[in-house]
Amino acid sequence: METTVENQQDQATASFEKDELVVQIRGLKKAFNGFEVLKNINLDLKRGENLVVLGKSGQGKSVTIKCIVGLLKKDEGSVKVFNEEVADLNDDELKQLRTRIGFLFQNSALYDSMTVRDNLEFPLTRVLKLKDEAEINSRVEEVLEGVGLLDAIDKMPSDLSGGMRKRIGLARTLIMKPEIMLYDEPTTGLDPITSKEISDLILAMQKKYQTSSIIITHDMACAKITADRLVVMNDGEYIAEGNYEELENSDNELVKSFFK
Ligand SMILES: Nc1ncnc2c1ncn2[C@@H]1O[C@H](COP(=O)(O)OP(=O)(O)OP(=O)(O)O)[C@@H](O)[C@H]1O
Repeated sequence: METTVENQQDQATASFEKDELVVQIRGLKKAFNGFEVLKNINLDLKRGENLVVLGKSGQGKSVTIKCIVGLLKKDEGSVKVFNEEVADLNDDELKQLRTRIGFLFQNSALYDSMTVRDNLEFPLTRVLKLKDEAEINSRVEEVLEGVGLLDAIDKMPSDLSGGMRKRIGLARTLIMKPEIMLYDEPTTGLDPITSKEISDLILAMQKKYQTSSIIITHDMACAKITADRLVVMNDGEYIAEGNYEELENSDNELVKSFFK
């Protein structure tokens, strides 16, 4: 194929974006009541990648993602998101930043008294302040189609299974078209088949929206499906990094223990 100036530029942009860091954490420390939970966290999230964070309970995985969105303040170190130091942002800037980041927390609940459609419209009208009915409808339908639940549009959350509610929760986050997704144990409490459906969906959403994601999980099947790269957290630091096969073959006993 002939190489035009235009497609050379496209290629240059594509490779720049691929290596662009959307999150960069250096020397992050965080203590609670004198107990140091994060001792020295260094972490990069590249644009478009799925990064899985493994670690035993209570290691500070959730604390790390809360520092990324400014829900918790760091003690020391640097947490940059889209190249901006989160601690330096004022309230408005922080709000603006959070519209570019989606969270799927373990217990993200839907509003029980609202239909699926109303649950999905809520962030569009309340947060993005959209008014155009046609645009709102098309975004709701597009995202529901994406998670395979267009049929459930007029149902109440109580009429849905746990796995379906999780999908709707994911749809409600994705409808904001976040550039970064933070998944805190997305498959916890689900049976293996539903867990696999959610993991497949996380992967499909990465491809569809080119989202960059941090996925905290203990579920190795989820890690295997979703991860481009994994890091293992222990005692306030990351002790290993690699793709699934590399970590599966690690000599480190702790790293190996996740794969048993
Ligand atoms: N706001 C807070 N105030 C005091 N301590 C906290 C706070 N948030 C977290 N911690 C403590 O920090 C430690 C790490 O918590 P965190 O929730 O990040 O663990 P985790 O690695 O995500 O574990 P899990 O997999 O169990 O969710 C815990 O000991 C927790 O009690």
